[in-house]
Amino acid sequence: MKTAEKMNRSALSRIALFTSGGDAPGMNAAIRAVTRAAIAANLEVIGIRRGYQGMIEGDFQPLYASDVSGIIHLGGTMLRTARSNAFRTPEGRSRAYEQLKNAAIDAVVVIGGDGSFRGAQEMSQEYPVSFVGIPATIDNDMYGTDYTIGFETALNTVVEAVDKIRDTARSHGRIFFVEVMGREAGQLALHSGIACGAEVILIPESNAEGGKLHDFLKHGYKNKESSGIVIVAEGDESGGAMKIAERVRLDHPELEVRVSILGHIQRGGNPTADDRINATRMGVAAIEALLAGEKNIMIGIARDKIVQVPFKIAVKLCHRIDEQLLDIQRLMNI
Ligand SMILES: Nc1ncnc2c1ncn2[C@@H]1O[C@H](COP(=O)(O)OP(=O)(O)O)[C@@H](O)[C@H]1O
Ligand SMILES: O=P(O)(O)OC[C@H]1O[C@](O)(COP(=O)(O)O)[C@@H](O)[C@@H]1O
Ligand SMILES: [Mg+2]
Repeated sequence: MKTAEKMNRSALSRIALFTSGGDAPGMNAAIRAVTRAAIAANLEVIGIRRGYQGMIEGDFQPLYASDVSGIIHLGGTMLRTARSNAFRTPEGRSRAYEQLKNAAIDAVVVIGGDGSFRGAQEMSQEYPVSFVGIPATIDNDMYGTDYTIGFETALNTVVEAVDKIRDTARSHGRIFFVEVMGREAGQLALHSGIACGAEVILIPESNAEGGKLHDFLKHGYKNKESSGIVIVAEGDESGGAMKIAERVRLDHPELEVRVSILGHIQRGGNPTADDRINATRMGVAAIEALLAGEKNIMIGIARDKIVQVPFKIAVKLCHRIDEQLLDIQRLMNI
């Protein structure tokens, strides 16, 4: 059965959608896809502004097909986003449910990361609300999907920045500690490190790499005509690029060490083509899932196919680091 036919056979009449947690490039493409797929299925669409905080406060706006024109290429999120402490409390979730009920909302699409899905799962255990999630976070830390919206764009941003840092590092014969985002996840660090030919990559998922840094400083960095790039995930147990650099300066006063913390530039910018395409695929799949009566699942992409993963699995297990990539990284730095 074609998507449009499937879409006309549902009991749903009004859905809501919102973005939550850290913004990620491609969230707008997902908003557009969810809105238009829902309207194609004769559903009314309500946009909730500022994530769970807006749900609690009833900050709702109707969305029509024209409202999502001209946004597919924009970073950030037109619905804005938030981290809401109030939603973590039973009182907050109770107020949020009252708002959904008063607005006659049958089902909700949540576009966000692991925390956002934990919140949805929590609420769906307390109240009769059907949630379907679309994974959007530059951290790429969700289990069950190879891919989260925003990761690829952020990766390219990091690669572009580190390539520039390499130019100056090589010119001066310096070692740079470059900190990339990822509170608990080293995906961005690992992938960008490989793409930039980093000498060492420090990530929270593997503490074996600390020894590699030691070896590199002792033996690998031979003379001032070479340079060194050490990518540090902000969540690495060694305490971030600044702290590591301080220790290295004490142990190796002969080396010229600099630090660069890339920060929030990693979250902005126009989404790449793949981020836009995957956001669109997942947005349509989210509406199809709701129309089919699914709830409390995340839409994902695994081996380039759309998959559905129960929230409880997606948030409980983390996206494991590909050990082969770590091996490849070590091999490239013999
Ligand atoms: N265990 C939880 N219970 C209820 N709400 C939660 C829970 N975890 C996260 N949330 C809600 O989801 C929001 C987004 O989560 P956060 O971890 O900040 O971002 P992300 O979804 O990108 O991982 C939080 O600000 C909070 O409102
Ligand atoms: O912008 P904030 O609130 O300081 O958060 C920074 C964090 O958000 C992220 O960019 C994205 O994380 P989430 O997707 O879980 O929100 C992390 O990499 C980073 O640690
Ligand atoms: Mg998260």
